[in-house]
Amino acid sequence: MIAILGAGKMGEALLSGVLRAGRRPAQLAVTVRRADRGALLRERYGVTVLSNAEAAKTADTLVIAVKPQDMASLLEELNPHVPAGRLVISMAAGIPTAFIEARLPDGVPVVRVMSNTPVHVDEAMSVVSAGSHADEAHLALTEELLSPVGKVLRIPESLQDGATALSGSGPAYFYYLVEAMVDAGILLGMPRAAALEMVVQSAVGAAVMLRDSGEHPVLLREAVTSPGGTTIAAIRELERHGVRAAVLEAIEAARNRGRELAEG
Ligand SMILES: NC(=O)C1=CN([C@@H]2O[C@H](COP(=O)(O)OP(=O)(O)OC[C@H]3O[C@@H](n4cnc5c(N)ncnc54)[C@H](OP(=O)(O)O)[C@@H]3O)[C@@H](O)[C@H]2O)C=CC1
Ligand SMILES: O=C(O)[C@@H]1CCC=N1
Repeated sequence: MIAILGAGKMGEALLSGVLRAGRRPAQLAVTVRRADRGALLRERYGVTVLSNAEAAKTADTLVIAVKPQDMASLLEELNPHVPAGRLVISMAAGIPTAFIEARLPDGVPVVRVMSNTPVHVDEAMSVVSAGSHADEAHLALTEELLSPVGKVLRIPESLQDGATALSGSGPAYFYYLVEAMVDAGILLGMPRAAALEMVVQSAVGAAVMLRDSGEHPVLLREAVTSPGGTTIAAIRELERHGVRAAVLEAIEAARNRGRELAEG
């Protein structure tokens, strides 16, 4: 049995994804902090709602999906109940595997994961790293769990905070750009709904080309950018306003914030 501890936004998204992938509700359990949340998940998915202690005792795999700030108290609650042989998978930003290992019984294998919200549509980017007691089999089990909801990549744990900044938070940056482009449409006098449709379809088309054409993004952009044309006029403004430098600094700031999260 797989238990998702702290089934909030990411936990529920993963739960629904693994059910879509064919696991039966009887193979899954969740833990929650509020009874009404548990009732909703039981009704929506037919899964069992357990206490954290019950989940630690009975599930083979514990997927921890609480906020980083709630990690220490959850691990303290779990510690007396985690028998040898349990696999612990953490989805929390910024929490090193060593932080978890230090708070659980000796030798418990821990795999750290950073996924993102496109789990909802089976298009997640998940990156995984083994802690000091996790081996190939534990990584393979984690990949088996995550691959139905998107791509999975193994990375060294030293790159996890960077991956959190890049792909964990990544969808937010694209949504932000979409918002800004829709505002531009409003500025140009478009109805909001029409502007949104134009921008979203452009984003979807660009994303599919990025994924499926095999072309580098620079070549794809150059193909849109006609000599003396409209696109280069926009690109000049983006460069003048330092958008590329802002992106570099923004993602570095997200990486740095990730490094602070284990401090509470
Ligand atoms: N949102 C995102 O895009 C991404 C988030 N993450 C990571 O995923 C994790 C979860 O984030 P997200 O889903 O957004 O957060 P949510 O707040 O939506 O989910 C966390 C859930 O855990 C519950 N919870 C907290 N403590 C306990 C406990 N002791 N026992 C049982 N349940 C508990 C919370 O209950 P309550 O509702 O009462 O607060 C909440 O429902 C975070 O660590 C985050 O860093 C990773 C990648 C992307
Ligand atoms: O903002 C956050 O902290 C989380 C981690 C990655 C995406 N959302």
